[in-house]
Amino acid sequence: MGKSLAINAGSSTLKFKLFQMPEESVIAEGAIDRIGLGNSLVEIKYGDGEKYKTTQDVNDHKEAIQLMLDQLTKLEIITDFNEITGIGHRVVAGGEEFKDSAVIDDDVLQKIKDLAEYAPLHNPAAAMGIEAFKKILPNVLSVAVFDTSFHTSMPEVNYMYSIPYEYYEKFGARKYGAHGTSHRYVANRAAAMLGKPLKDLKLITMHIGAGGSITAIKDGKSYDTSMGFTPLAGIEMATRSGDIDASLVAYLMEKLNIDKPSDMINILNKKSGLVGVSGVSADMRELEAVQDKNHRAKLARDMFINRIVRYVGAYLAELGGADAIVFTAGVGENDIMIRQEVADKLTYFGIGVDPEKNNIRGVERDLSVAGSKIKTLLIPTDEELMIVRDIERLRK
Ligand SMILES: Nc1ncnc2c1ncn2[C@@H]1O[C@H](COP(=O)(O)OP(=O)(O)O)[C@@H](O)[C@H]1O
Ligand SMILES: CC(=O)OP(=O)(O)O
Ligand SMILES: [Mg+2]
Repeated sequence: MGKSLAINAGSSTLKFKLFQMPEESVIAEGAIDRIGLGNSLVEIKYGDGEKYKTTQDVNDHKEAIQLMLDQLTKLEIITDFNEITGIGHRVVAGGEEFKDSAVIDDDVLQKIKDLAEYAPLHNPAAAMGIEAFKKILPNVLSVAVFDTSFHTSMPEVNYMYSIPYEYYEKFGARKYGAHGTSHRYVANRAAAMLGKPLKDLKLITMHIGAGGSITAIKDGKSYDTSMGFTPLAGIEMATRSGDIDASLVAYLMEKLNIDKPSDMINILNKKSGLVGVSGVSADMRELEAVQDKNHRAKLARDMFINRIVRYVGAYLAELGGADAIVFTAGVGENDIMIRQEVADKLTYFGIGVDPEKNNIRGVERDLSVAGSKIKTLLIPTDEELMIVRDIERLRK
């Protein structure tokens, strides 16, 4: 059936995976990390365990896309772009309209651009990727897979903000959530690991990477989630503030003489979170390396853990218990200590992580201590696999 390419434009990353279909085997995968942050890391794995790795400045997603296209041909991963028979793009914001993935035509592309304010760090980058591939492969099936689709099942009691109702009707002011493709993937894997149908399960999935969100899943569907109108809300993130009092935004704009709301939002999106509190780094690994001698690094990390615990506690109350909690994404898959510390703070609920089982990175595993009332699962996410599956589903 040919090769399918999944493109995942994160806030500061561009990831891709090239699959041989229908086998779903990975031919090559790569990531450009730290886009716009200086010293960007470019890493591509291909062939028989071969690896291309370099550090260079990549200033924006446009440069990242060009670099990726150049390397795909230079490394002879792709000799002719016509080998590709499907392209899937991760798009964060799909608003209320995109309840499912969609084949991209001019109208869909325009809507993705129009939703830029719903995901300012993400949708413009996704639109760039879509346009770049449209130029190279105008006739190949191209599909958008929206982070928000999985969350369109949320009941209004959870997605409404308590502001004048007409702002929802006029401007779409409501919670949309994000990372839905990841929450959907790990929820399905959790059901397989627990040996039960997903529709019978209550889960709390913790996607904690550079961006992070926690989702409450009821009857197998998204019931509530920590991100909001945009991916700025919820837990503390690498560079994003997460939840804060809206009055503080207006107060700080006055104190800092900021006139443009978008400049203030930029501070909350890019200069806050782990990097803002610590003054050291947005990367959890770098905070952990210095936390013993740097109070603010430790504080940033402690706040990160605290916000996660708070959301899990809230969602356990909303759901009336859960079958399992799930760790995924960069921090969730790799940070052994954070998993342990989060679980240790949740023992009241019958959650417990076995330190020996937990001493692992990036594999599917039940981490629970024997007899835990609520299981704790480690499940590496695979948004790209979901994307190429959706290409095939929509081809029919
Ligand atoms: N070994 C590790 N220990 C702790 N944190 C890690 C480790 N590896 C990666 N991370 C964290 O994961 C983050 C990236 O997560 P990821 O989910 O890949 O990002 P994105 O949100 O851009 O998709 C990094 O910023 C870093 O903080
Ligand atoms: C929505 C979001 O925050 O995505 P990412 O974590 O990839 O930046
Ligand atoms: Mg991500």
